[in-house]
Amino acid sequence: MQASSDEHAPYQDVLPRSRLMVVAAALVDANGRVLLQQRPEGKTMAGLWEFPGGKVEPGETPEAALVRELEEELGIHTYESCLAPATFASEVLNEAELLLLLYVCRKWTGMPELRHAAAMRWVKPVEMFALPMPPADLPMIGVLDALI
Ligand SMILES: Nc1nc2c([nH]c(=O)n2[C@H]2C[C@H](O)[C@@H](COP(=O)(O)OP(=O)(O)OP(=O)(O)O)O2)c(=O)[nH]1
Repeated sequence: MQASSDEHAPYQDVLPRSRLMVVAAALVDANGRVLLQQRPEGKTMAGLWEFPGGKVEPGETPEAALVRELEEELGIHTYESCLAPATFASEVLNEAELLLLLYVCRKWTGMPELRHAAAMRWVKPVEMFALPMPPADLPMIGVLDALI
């Protein structure tokens, strides 16, 4: 059957204007707990708990961006080879479509310190279901629970 010319019309208004690629890490400690940070006042989604990470800059690979973000945000060092791809999520935000890539990381040097976030805590993945987190993160919790 021939597709009509306006076949995709209902989707036009949800097409993203631009794509925002964000990388984040589930840093896992020896007890199977994962580090979450709380977004500070003045930022979008303030007060929500998220995985450390941030935007991939132009020309950067996702892994290089995540190594950089972990240094900047927490003062810890890891290697690209210590980042295991875990899962991803996408979410249409106001201005763009967010593509969030989550990696599991079990090896790093240094003690995570609070630099930009309002607070941090170590939690088991199942405990995340009770925490306010960005909408994109919610489908990733179950995957993380199965992986750790
Ligand atoms: N780091 C991180 N960002 C997340 C998660 N979930 C989620 O929706 N995001 C969103 C929030 C931001 O819009 C974007 C990350 O941007 P960013 O960390 O580099 O910059 P930002 O906090 O200043 O973000 P923004 O206020 O400019 O929107 O991804 C998550 O688990 N970790």
